[in-house]
Amino acid sequence: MTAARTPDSQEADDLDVEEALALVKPETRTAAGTGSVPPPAPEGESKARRSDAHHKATPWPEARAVAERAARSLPRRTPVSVPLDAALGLVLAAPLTALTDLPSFDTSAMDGWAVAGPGPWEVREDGVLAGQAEPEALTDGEAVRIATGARIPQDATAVMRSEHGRIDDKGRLFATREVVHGQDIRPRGQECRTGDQLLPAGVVITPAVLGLAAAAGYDTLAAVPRPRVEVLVLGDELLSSGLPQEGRIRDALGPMLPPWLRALGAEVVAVRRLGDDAKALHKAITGSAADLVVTTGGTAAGPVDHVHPTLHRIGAELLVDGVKVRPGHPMLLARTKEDQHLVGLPGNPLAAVSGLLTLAEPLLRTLAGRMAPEPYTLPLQEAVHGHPYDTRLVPVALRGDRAVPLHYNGPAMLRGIAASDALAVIPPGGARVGQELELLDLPWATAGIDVCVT
Ligand SMILES: Nc1nc2c(c(=O)[nH]1)N[C@H]1C(S)=C(S)[C@@H](COP(=O)(O)OP(=O)(O)OC[C@H]3O[C@@H](n4cnc5c(N)ncnc54)[C@H](O)[C@@H]3O)O[C@H]1N2
Ligand code: MOO
Repeated sequence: MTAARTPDSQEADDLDVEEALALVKPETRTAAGTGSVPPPAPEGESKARRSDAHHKATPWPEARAVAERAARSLPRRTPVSVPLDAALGLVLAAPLTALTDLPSFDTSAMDGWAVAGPGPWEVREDGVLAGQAEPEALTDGEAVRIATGARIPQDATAVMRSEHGRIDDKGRLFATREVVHGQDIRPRGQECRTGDQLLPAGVVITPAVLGLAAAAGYDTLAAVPRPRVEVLVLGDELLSSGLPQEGRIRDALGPMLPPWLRALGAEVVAVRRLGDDAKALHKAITGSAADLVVTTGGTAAGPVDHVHPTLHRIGAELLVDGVKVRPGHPMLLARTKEDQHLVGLPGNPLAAVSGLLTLAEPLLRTLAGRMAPEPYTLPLQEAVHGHPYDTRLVPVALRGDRAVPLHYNGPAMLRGIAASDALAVIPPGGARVGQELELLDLPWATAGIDVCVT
C-alpha cells in the first residue's frame, strides 16, 4: 500500500501534519498530476469534488464573522436573576449599581484608638469592635480603643494606629508621631455612593465581581442566560470506556466537549451518543430545544456521514459549509430552526477543536453576551509550514514572549493541544521565525476553568 501513501494522505497527517506538509512540495504535486493549484486533500477524494468543496468553503476569518452574526441576528435573550453562588462565569445583563454607600459608615482603617482633638487623651474604658452598633460619641481630649472595620464614634478626628501611641502610668494616651486630621478613617461613600454605576452591563462575572456585588448589597444578579447546547456524538466505532479494540476507538469528544463548551459560556443540557444512525440523528435534531446543537463526526461524504443529508432533509439553511482551515475544513454551521443553530464538528478530534473555536466560540460567546477577546499576537519561536491556500491552526506553548509550535498536531491527535496554551493562526503559505501571529487562547488558560464550569 506504499503507493497510496502520498504526502497529503491521511496516514501522513496522522504521523505529524507539519512533517507531512513539509513534504508537500509544489513540484511533487505537479509531477503527480494533481493540477496547478488544488489544495492538499485527503486521499480518495476526486479532483472535481475537491474543487467543488473548496469553492464552497468559507475563508476562516469570514466563517468566524458569520457565526457571530448568526447569533447577533437573534432576538435579545431575556435576562435571568441568579443567586451569587450560581452566577460565576455569566455576564451582567444590567449595570451593577451600588445599593448602598461603600463604606456604608465611617470606618476605622487600622487597629488603635479613635481620638478627638489634640492629645494627650483620656482613654475610655470600653472599646469599639467591627460589627458593633453606633458607638458613643467622643468628647474633645477623649480616645477609645478601636478595631479595623469598626464604626468611628461621632466627633472623632483621627485614628491613631496602636504602634503609634503610648499610654503613661496615669492612663493617658500620647502620640509618638504626628496625628493628621482624618488619618486612617475611611469616610462613608469613599468607594461609591448609592446608585453609582460600579460596572457596566456585559462584564463577565468573575470572583472579584461576585465580591463587589456582595459588598454592594446584592443577593442575586441579573445575568444573560447561558446558551443551552446539546451535543450529539456520532460514530458506531466509538467506545465510552476501556481500551480501543477490534477497530473501535475511545470517544475523545464526549469527555472533551462538554467542559470546553461550558468554558465558552454554554450550559450543556445533554450529550447523546447516537452511533451512525440517520433516523436517530434526525429525531435528535428535530426534537432538540437547545439554542445550539453540536454534532461530532459524520460531516464528510462517507457512507455513514449523515449530517449533510439530515440537514438537507429538514430544510436547514447552511450558513457555512466547509471552512478554508486545517484541520477541520469539513466543519459546518446551519440554522435548523428560527432560534436554533447547529455546528457540525468533524470527527477527527483536533479538527473538532478547530470547529469549536472557529464556529461554536463566536456563536456561543455572542449568545452568552460576552465581548470578543482582544486579539493579540506573539512572535513565533520556529517557522511553521503553511497550507498553500488555507489558514492553519497549530497548538503552541507560550514561553516568555514567544509562541512555541508543538508537534503531534495532526487532525486525529490531541497530544499537542493537551500540552498547549493557545492555537496559533498560521496564514496560508506559512509563517517565519519571529513572525507575529494571532493567537486564540484556550478558555481555561485565561479565565481559569472554574470560572466557567459552574
Ligand atoms: N472523501 C473524503 N473523505 C474525507 C474528507 C473529505 O473531504 N473527503 N475529509 C476528511 C477530513 S479532513 C476529516 S476531518 C474527516 C471528517 O469526517 P467526519 O466529520 O465525517 O468524521 P468521521 O468520518 O465520523 O470521523 C473521522 C475520524 O474521526 C474519528 N472520530 C469520530 N468521532 C470521534 C470521537 N468522538 N472521538 C475520537 N475520534 C472520533 C473517526 O473514528 C475517524 O477516524 O473526514 C475525512 N475524510
Ligand atoms: O483535515 Mo480534517 O479537517 O482531518 O481535520
